[in-house]
Amino acid sequence: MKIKFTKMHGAGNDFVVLDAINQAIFLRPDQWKLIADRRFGVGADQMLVVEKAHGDGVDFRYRIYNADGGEVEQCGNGARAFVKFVTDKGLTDKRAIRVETMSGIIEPRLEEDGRITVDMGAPILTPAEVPFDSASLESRTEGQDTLWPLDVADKTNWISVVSMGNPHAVQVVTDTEAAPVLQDGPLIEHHPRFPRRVNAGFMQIVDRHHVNLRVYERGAGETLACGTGACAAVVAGIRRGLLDSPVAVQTHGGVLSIAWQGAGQPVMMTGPAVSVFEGEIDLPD
Ligand SMILES: N[C@H](CCC[C@H](N)C(=O)O)C(=O)O
Repeated sequence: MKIKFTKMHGAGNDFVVLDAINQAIFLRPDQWKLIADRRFGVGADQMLVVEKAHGDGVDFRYRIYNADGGEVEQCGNGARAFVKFVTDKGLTDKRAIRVETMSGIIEPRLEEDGRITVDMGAPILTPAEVPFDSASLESRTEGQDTLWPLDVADKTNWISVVSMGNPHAVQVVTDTEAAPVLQDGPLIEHHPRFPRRVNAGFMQIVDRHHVNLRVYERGAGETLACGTGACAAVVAGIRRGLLDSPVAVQTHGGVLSIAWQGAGQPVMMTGPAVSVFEGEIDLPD
């Protein structure tokens, strides 16, 4: 079957975006995985699907599939690409839209300077809701944050657990470039204490308004940027008393600006979204 797509990225986190309003999109996990394959397919960290909204007061529905073919709850960089896509395609004339996702409603807004700001909703901080199995672990408190000891290979990593609709394990490291992201990332992603796996964030504190961040993403491996990962990292850093809002998050793919006013408040993420090319893939049935 032939499927039209737009290749996009948000700070180097790259996407294949599909319009499921004007074409029928019902694919199996193996087909999603093939689209994401960087040699046998188009290549992407995630696939984003634009659908008609189901609920009232919502403009669109947004579904997200990781490169491993699994559907997931949220994608921050993807939300920025989403609003650029529906605007460029004339699917809306609004600059601020309400988008229904598997984990709730987010509100991306196209700014005058072309960047996009997204209300990502409030973080979820209860371990069981991340979900994270903290049974029999001795946590420690830092500021308002709870840190958990996670055995990874031959060491213990002290992590914050935060959900932005999708699960994140955030640790502070002294130097992101020296951090064992590719070695520890998959071990954290598949750690048995994360029943739905997890995105593993490695954050270096530069100063109270600047961090470096690398994320080994669930279902995609290390990406050049992770929007929800940047949100989760800043929430953890503010709760630990290490950061003050807003925070510039330097990733390998670019800078994301994250603002958060504290528990129960939404995390606001601002960053770029770029359309790279249009294409059509001939997908085997
Ligand atoms: N790998 C993530 C989904 C994509 C998130 C990321 N690309 C972002 O920008 O938030 C997960 O499995 O939860």
